[in-house]
Amino acid sequence: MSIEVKNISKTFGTFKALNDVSLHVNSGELVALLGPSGSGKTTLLRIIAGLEQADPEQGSIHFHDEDVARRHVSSRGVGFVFQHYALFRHMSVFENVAFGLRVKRRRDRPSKAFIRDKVHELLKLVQLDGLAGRYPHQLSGGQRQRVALARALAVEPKVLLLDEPFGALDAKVRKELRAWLRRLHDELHVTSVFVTHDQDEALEVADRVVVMHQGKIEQVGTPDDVFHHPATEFVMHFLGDVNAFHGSVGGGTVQFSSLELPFPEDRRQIAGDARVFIRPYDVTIDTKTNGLPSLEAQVVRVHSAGPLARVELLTSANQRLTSEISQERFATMNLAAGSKVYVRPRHIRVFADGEEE
Ligand SMILES: Nc1ncnc2c1ncn2[C@@H]1O[C@H](COP(=O)(O)OP(=O)(O)OP(=O)(O)O)[C@@H](O)[C@H]1O
Repeated sequence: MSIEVKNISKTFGTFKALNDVSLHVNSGELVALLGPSGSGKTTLLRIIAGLEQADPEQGSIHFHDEDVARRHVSSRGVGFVFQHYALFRHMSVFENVAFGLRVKRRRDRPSKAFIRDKVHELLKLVQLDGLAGRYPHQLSGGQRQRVALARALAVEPKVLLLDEPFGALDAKVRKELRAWLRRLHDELHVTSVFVTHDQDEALEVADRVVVMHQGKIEQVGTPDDVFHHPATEFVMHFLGDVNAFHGSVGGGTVQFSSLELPFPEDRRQIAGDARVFIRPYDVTIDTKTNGLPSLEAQVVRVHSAGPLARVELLTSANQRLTSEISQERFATMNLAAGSKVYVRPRHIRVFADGEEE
């Protein structure tokens, strides 16, 4: 079931929470809505669900070919999982998962035997088959979210909507559950949209990522696209740490700090004032100058407890800069606070100053 959102806006009082948003989700796709707090992710999800109405007289929402804008939430065939999805406390895991099937109208309601088999099949899928008789308070947070997911899937939704489903869990459990959600999606292929403000979660789990900012979509693309080819400064900043410089472009070069690097004119035709961005892992460090254009800098601080060593630097022009280098390289360099080094960007990204592409 594909989802087509066209030109949707949503105003609360005078505040525009969504501003002319359009999005296509392919059938069977897992899409992440990613953005900072207040960017409109939840509002968009709730409008897709039918829990919230978009501003009238403009825009449309289609599931496959059907206009669902006026359809009630209960008949949109949507399953939900929320961050604090309250399971029914007085019901066992089995009863929670069976709930959606048991409350169907009599003529649609499956037989008891069917429900029993279905619930056990789902509990197996979410790896909780042994816990059918437990009550929510006897489960861990991660187990509860898996029950919530099994419960959402029980009624075979055409579309699954998840709002920060793992938001309340600790980092390690989140990581396990996101890998698990991806595997589950690969098995079921239910068209799914999930909201997160955690870029790692979006990049790891989703087929495509929708980056939102101030009620608008900044970029839609595969995790690779949005990470390696950010369309705007905002996306560049949001998807990881970045070193930012003011600079200028002209005559086939870009200048920033005391560096001048080749910058072939491209289709974006940036000229004049520019902003230059370098990811920390694209900043190389040498202890001697080797003839290549580089900036002189001093090490301010080193954090080496991680997969990469992180080196905080201050250039001779008093600019702060962060570099991330492999532990192997770090081990050969003997760096400490105060060391004098030469830094060189391996890859830069340039945006025209003040305007986003
Ligand atoms: N019912 C409402 N009444 C008034 N303002 C609202 C309402 N719901 C949301 N908003 C506002 O709309 C904006 C977008 O909210 P939304 O919940 O969609 O953001 P979000 O990206 O999901 O943020 P978060 O990650 O914090 O949940 C926010 O500024 C919020 O304050």
